[in-house]
Amino acid sequence: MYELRLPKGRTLSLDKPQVMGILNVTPDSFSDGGHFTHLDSAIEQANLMLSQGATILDIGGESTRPGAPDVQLEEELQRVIPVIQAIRTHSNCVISVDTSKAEVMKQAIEAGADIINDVRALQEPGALEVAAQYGDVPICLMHMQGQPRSMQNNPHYDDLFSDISQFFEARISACKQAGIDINRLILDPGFGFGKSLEHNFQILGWLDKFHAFNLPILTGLSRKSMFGQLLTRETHERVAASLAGALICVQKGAHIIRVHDVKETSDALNVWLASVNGVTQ
Ligand SMILES: Nc1nc2[nH]c(SCCc3ccc(S(N)(=O)=O)cc3)nc2c(=O)[nH]1
Repeated sequence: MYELRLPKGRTLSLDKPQVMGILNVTPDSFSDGGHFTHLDSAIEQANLMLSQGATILDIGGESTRPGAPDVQLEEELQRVIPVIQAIRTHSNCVISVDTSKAEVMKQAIEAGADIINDVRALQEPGALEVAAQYGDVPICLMHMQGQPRSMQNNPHYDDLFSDISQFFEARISACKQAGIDINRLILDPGFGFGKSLEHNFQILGWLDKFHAFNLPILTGLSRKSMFGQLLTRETHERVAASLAGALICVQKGAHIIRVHDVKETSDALNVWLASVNGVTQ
């Protein structure tokens, strides 16, 4: 039902759920222990995820996990731009840049990134203006309450679903005013970004309600604390829970699933697809 228009005349159909592989190039990547800080291991990981079924690679240079400090512009650029350039020389795959900084967005797109994935939903200075300059770059607007440093200190909502919906309305309207075509937008409720355990599971249960916006939905719950708290599991022990979460998301109509465990998630989604579309011989 949705097809994302991308730079260089490419498109990405969202008729079936797409797996977005996480390529963290932050030293303390919350879940892969920062193994991919140097270039060739990042490229190796990228190629592995593509071979395992990822159709989008999400590259982020700022750790936005709870308590994470701000990253300086130069540092973020040095982490992200070389990786995008290197991957782009090897592959025509879809690359999203996970950043909130306008200058990183600009240089990432110039280096070959296709999608802006902004956990701050274009609220940082200059972000709307930069995004408006690249009409064929989709934009993921994610909901976050507060900032990573303090967002998990007792998150509270008067009405969770309406608070998130109102946030989406406001950001969509800001994008329209900046001259950004609404058809470029993707919405993401932001699991773990200013949400308690209860909030996260309420959002998961209500995920299909976000279809009211008639925009693609992206979710990123892979290995997050909602599973650790529910099941008392360390980060690397949360794969089964993450697969369950991914399946619930696609059952509820999510279009893009942002994950660490690409192979396992691709297999799980293919099982789901077979149950919906039958087994194509
Ligand atoms: N669109 C989109 N982009 C994302 N980028 C990230 S980085 C993960 C940061 C983090 C790690 C761990 C926890 S926790 N305390 O819940 O385990 C929260 C946030 N995530 C997302 C997401 O979801 N969507």
